[in-house]
Parts: sequence; structure tokens; C-alpha cells
Amino acid sequence: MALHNKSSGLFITLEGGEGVGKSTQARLLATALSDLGHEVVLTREPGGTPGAEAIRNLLLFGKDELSWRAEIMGHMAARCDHLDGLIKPALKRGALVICDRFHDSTLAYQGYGVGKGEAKRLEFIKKARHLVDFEPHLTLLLDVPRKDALARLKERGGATDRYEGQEEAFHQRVSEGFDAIAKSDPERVHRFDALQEAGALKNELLNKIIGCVEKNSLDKT
Ligand SMILES: Nc1ncnc2c1ncn2[C@@H]1O[C@H](COP(=O)(O)OP(=O)(O)O)[C@@H](O)[C@H]1O
Ligand SMILES: Cc1cn([C@H]2C[C@H](O)[C@@H](COP(=O)(O)OP(=O)(O)O)O2)c(=O)[nH]c1=O
Repeated sequence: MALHNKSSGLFITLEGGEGVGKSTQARLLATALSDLGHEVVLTREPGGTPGAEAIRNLLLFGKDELSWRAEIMGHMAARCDHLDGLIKPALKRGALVICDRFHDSTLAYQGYGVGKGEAKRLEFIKKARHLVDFEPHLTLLLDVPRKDALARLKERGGATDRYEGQEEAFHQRVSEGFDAIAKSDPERVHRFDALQEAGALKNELLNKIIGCVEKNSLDKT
């Protein structure tokens, strides 16, 4: 997609299904990159700003069903608030922004996840994404077989949201959706075996980010 952002920082997103280790890696990477002297902003979607967190509550824990278009636009509305209030200002300062989920999650969950009738949803998401007009420089896709991710989730515990509680077939489609996304945009989306030990995975991700930071500064000289 040709919508690369032109800010001076670097916008990195973590993607994948539930329980693959995104938040664990986001924290480890934030510490490692701060130790290297970077300003790091760690955030997540849906959420990241007070307004977007309020929308998150509605999307994940609201009692009422939303129409599919309203649900997609809810994620997009939260994203706009997050971009305007937190991500863009941080990038302008030159920070590295690490965001747990972004547009690819909308495609995977609200698009591929639904199965039947997905084509019109994917098309709608594509248009909305174009309107939002902001793309990550780099996306790290964490890959763990669903059965292992489920075992991790069981261990982690916590509240079950609207999406986590969906049938297994939904999660299978989400996972296949992420595969399709990675194939369609290999320059931006890089896949990692996230079944490995967290420290070893962090080192692989860190190498990829540092490569991207170096390329980004070379591009600006
Ligand atoms: N590489 C790993 N190996 C084993 N367990 C992990 C690993 N990474 C994370 N976990 C554990 O798996 C659970 C889910 O991880 P989390 O980072 O919350 O995933 P996500 O943010 O993708 O839902 C947590 O209990 C976490 O401690
Ligand atoms: C950003 C985003 C998230 N989601 C879903 C994916 C997750 O089930 C949920 C966020 O849950 P969260 O607990 O933050 O993440 P995780 O389960 O990975 O630890 O919202 C969408 O369906 N669409 C989106 O655009």
C-alpha cells in the first residue's frame, strides 16, 4: 500500500492472534530500545488515548451488537483519536512508536474473520483505511499455532472480550487472514516464529527494528 507516513520517527506495529505474545514483546522491545537511547512510546489498539479507550470499552465489552459497518468504523474512530492524540505527535518528535495491533487487526478480525461475505467487508475496510491515511513503517507478525496460543491464554486468565469469545473457526480464519496480509505486503510485514523463548524472539525482533531505524535515517540523509 502506498500510504507510507513521512514523519521523522518510526512507527512499528505488532500483529497476530490473541496470546501469541504481542504485549510481552512490546514491553521487552520498549525496554531494549530505551536502553539504546531511543525515545519509545508503547501503546495499543483499540485504545491508547482516553477517547479511544472509551471506544475500546464499547467495542470489546459493550452489551449491544453493532452492525458490521459500525463496528469497523468504531475501530477506525478509535484509531483516528489515537493517531491524532498520541502517535503522530510522538513520531514528529522522532520517537519510536510501538503499537500492539493496528489496521491489520481490523482486516484480520472484521474482514477475514467473518468468513462468508468477507469480500464486501474487506473492500469497506480498505476504503476506511485509505481515509485514515496512515501506515506503519514496519509490522512484526507473531506466529504461534492456535492450540499453543490457547494454552497461553488459559494460563494468563483475565476477562474474555467480544472477539476472544468467538468460535474456533473464527480464530482460524483470523489466523489465515494474517497469513494473507503478510503475503500481500512482504516489504512491510515480517513474520516471526513466536513459539520460541521470549528473550530469543525479542532479539530477532530487535534486529529487524534496528535495521529499519538505520534504513530510515539513511533515507533521510
Ligand atoms: N515466548 C513465550 N513463551 C511462552 N509464554 C509466553 C511467551 N510470550 C508470552 N508468553 C505468555 O503468554 C501469555 C500471552 O502473552 P501476551 O504477551 O499477553 O500475548 P498477546 O498480547 O499477544 O495476547 C502471557 O501469559 C505471557 O506471559
Ligand atoms: C485493533 C483491533 C483489535 N481487534 C480485537 C483483537 C482482540 O481480540 C481485541 C483486543 O484485545 P487485547 O486484549 O487488547 O489484545 P490481545 O487479545 O491480543 O491480548 O480487539 C479487532 O477486532 N479489530 C481491530 O481493529
